[in-house]
Parts: sequence; C-alpha cells; structure tokens
Amino acid sequence: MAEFNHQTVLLNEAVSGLDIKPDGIYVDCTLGGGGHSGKILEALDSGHLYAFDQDQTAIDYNQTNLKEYVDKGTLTFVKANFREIKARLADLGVEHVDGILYDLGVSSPQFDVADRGFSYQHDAPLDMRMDQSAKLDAWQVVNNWSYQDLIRILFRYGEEKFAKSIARAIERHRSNKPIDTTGELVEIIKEGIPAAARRHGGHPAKKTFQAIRISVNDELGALEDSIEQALEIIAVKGRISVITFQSLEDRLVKTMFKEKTEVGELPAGLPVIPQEMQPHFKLINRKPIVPSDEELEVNHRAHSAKLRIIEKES
Ligand SMILES: C[S@@+](CC[C@H](N)C(=O)[O-])C[C@H]1O[C@@H](n2cnc3c(N)ncnc32)[C@H](O)[C@@H]1O
Repeated sequence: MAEFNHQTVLLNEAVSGLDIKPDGIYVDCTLGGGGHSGKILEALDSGHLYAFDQDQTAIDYNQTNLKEYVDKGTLTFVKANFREIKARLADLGVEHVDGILYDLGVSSPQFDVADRGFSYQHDAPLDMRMDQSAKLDAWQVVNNWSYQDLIRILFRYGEEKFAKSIARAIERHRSNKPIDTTGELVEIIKEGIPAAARRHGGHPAKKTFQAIRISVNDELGALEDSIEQALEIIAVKGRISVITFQSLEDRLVKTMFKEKTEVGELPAGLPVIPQEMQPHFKLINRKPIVPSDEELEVNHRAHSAKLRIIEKES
C-alpha cells in the first residue's frame, strides 16, 4: 500500500506521557498508520516495541513505513485484537512491559476507503469490520439482529434518542428485501428521524453508524478486557496512555483508572489506611489532556480526543 494518510492525534502528548526509557519494552495496541509507534521507536535504543493491529492493511503498510526498525530488530508486529494482549505477549516471551498506548477508533483509511463500509458518506456494502477476517459484519447486524437488539445498541452505543423509530424503519425495509449498502441504510435512518431534528446536529446517520461499528467490532468489550490485562502486565513505574474519541470509551477508561487509583471502601473507624489497601496506581493527569488549539486547527479528527494516563507506583 503506497499511502495510508492517517494524521496522528496527540502524538507528542501520548508518547511523552509514557515517559519512555530507551531500554524499555513498549506496546502500541493500535498501530494504524504508525505515527505513535514511530515516535516511540525513535526514543528506544536497546528497547523493543510490540505493535498490535487487527487490521492487516495497517501491518502491511508499516512493514515498509517502519522498515528501518524491523531491520534494526526493535519492532515486532502482532496482527491480533488487543483484547488478546496478555496471551499474545506471553507467546513472545513477554510478561511485563514498561508502557502501553491505545489510540482508539478507526484510522482515516478505514474510514475513507469506501468499500470498508464504515462511512455514511460513501455508498458501499455494509461491512465495518476492522479485522477483515472477523465473522460478524454490519450486514448481519442490520439484517439479522432483532428489533429489540437494534434498539439496545442504538441507545447504548449510539446514544441515539430516535432509536425506536430508526429500528422500526430498518425492520420495515428489511422485511421487503435485505438492506445491502451504507447508502440504503442512510436513507432508512433518515426516515426514522423527524425532519425538524434532521436539520441540526451532525449527520443524521452518525450515531447509528457509530452504534453498529461498536457492535460489529465489540469495541467496548475489547477495550475493557484489554485494559484489565494491561493493568496486570504493566511494570512498576510503567505507564498506560489511552486516547479516546467518544464519551462511552472515555467513561470506561475513566472508571477503570479511578477504581485502580482510589482507596476502596474502608471499615469504619480506621485511623490510618493500611498499606495493603493503598492503591498501586496513580493518575498522571487528573483531567484528561485534550489537543491544543493549533492541533485542532489542522486535524479535524482531533476534536473529540481525550488522553488519560495512569502509572503503576508499587
Ligand atoms: C486511530 S487508529 C491508530 C492510529 C495510529 N496511532 C497512528 O498514529 O497512525 C486505530 C487503529 O487501531 C486498530 N484497532 C482498533 N481496535 C482494535 C483492537 N481491538 N485490536 C487491535 N487493533 C485495533 C484499528 O484497526 C486502527 O488501525
């Protein structure tokens, strides 16, 4: 692949947040166009980076893009879902790591290449799989999932207030003939949203497409599983940087980090917090880091980005 064209978000902030040691072991869970990976690799000498992506096109692109580090022996690609982080690293003989980075969501090429079916702006077959070998695709969700399941995902993953009427419009259409393309789905979604509501806010299909994409790739399930394991394998003084792009992901990361950094419920009347109840992690930034005005001006994708960083203290 000649071009990848993904503009990395919060590049310096997310990588400097890892406080890289030149001889450390690092994991980039979301290789994509290799922006963050490249920056981590620049900071390593005898250290090593394991770069995960479930999308073969990202791995193929970086075989060339980051070739100098493959040749140097400091980079290993892992074509896998990051929910397998612990097992995949164990297969490679790695039990503990000094830093882990997540830059969530889809890459620009996944979104822009029409036939991946992620975008409501290009007409394409309903697909939306980040991993092209995965069994579940958007066609099956739209055509086979029950009315109740559609409502559940539209409410839960799309925060779509017209979930019921959109699900009803989908049911009505698919009872005549299967819904095959993103273009057909966009028109059906519009039928489910009152005309007045369609005039403001973003694109009418945005929330529904987000909900279907999250379901197809089980994005929140994978993230929760992976962060759980990341917190287990991170070494003392090691850090985890997570960039999220929507509120559901950010809320999940915020809650998981909070559980690890706060003292749990204490028995009444304890004069001091016993050592074994002290948290082992600390937050590097209380509030999430957001892109600078300069970055927002040049990178539209950065608008909803939030970076949270946690460190293992003991
Ligand atoms: C926003 S892009 C990363 C961009 C990258 N940081 C850069 O600078 O170019 C997200 C990438 O993570 C991958 N990805 C998302 N969820 C994943 C998961 N559960 N397991 C493995 N890769 C995943 C996507 O396939 C995509 O290539």
